[in-house]
Amino acid sequence: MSSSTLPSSDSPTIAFIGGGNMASAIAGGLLSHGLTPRQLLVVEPFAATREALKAGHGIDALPAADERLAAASLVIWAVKPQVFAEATQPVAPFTRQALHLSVAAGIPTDAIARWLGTERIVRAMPNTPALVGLGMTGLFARAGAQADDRRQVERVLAGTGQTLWVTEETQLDAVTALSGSGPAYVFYFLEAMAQAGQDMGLPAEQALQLALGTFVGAATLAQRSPEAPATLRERVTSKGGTTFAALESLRGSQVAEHFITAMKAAQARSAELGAEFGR
Ligand SMILES: NC(=O)C1=CN([C@@H]2O[C@H](COP(=O)(O)OP(=O)(O)OC[C@H]3O[C@@H](n4cnc5c(N)ncnc54)[C@H](OP(=O)(O)O)[C@@H]3O)[C@@H](O)[C@H]2O)C=CC1
Ligand SMILES: O=C(O)[C@@H]1CCC=N1
Repeated sequence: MSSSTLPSSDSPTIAFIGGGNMASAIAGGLLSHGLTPRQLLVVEPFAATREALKAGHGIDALPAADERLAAASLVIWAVKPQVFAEATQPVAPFTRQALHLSVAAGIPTDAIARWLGTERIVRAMPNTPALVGLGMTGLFARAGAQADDRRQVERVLAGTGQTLWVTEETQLDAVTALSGSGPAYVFYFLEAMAQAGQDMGLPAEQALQLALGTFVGAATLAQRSPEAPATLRERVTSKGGTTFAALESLRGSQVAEHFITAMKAAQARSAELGAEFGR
């Protein structure tokens, strides 16, 4: 593949190892940005997932690695951290010339370099809004990945949303806890708001619509406003009013402190996954 453009030939140039949620989200972004299904190849042992990739994206998936992988100039690792090491064995012989991009939580590039016998490695921590082109991906490049490699990763991920480079690999544990797992916290909060709406007498559908509209509106306001979230929050909070009552209750329950503790648990788990499965 040329280093300045996305692949234009019709042969597979990007291979995914693991064809689940994250591979599907990234592949969806690539296809909506001009790649054809024939330019993508997926290795995926689970037949139902292969069929879903064919039905959803028109992508052919292989049940196991074979020589067709040698046509890939970029290999995207989208397997669970627990199976990463064993998944590298059949793939490595075909992909030594490729750039490797791992989205696996925790697994350090030292381990990936050892397993694959290459230094051209970039680690990414994407999130599922990549499915709708609104993902947030943290990136870290190993020293063996050149400027061209970094640009190639940026171009490939452009269809999935925003990217951001970190300078220390350990910072990816924080990125994982914040934006990688982050959509789950948002959905959790959304569920709680919709449930409260129902408890207070609204129909389920209306409660969800109100909660969802509020999330999208508040996030868009925070993104477009030059003011900090704390200032925007104060604007909603009339003295002695309803928001004040709710925020006092949240403070009394130390919700912010509990939330920060929860995110640090995610960060610790990311580091732990690296230590456990990156040996
Ligand atoms: N989901 C998310 O929000 C995010 C996930 N990630 C990371 O992405 C990675 C994938 O997560 P996700 O997509 O959610 O997981 P999924 O379980 O949806 O996808 C992983 C896929 O890999 C397949 N697989 C298992 N073993 C192999 C193998 N040896 N070779 C090829 N494929 C194999 C699995 O098949 P089978 O089901 O049969 O085991 C499964 O279909 C993880 O490392 C995770 O940390 C990163 C950011 C966000
Ligand atoms: O839960 C996980 O381990 C993965 C990593 C970030 C989001 N999902």
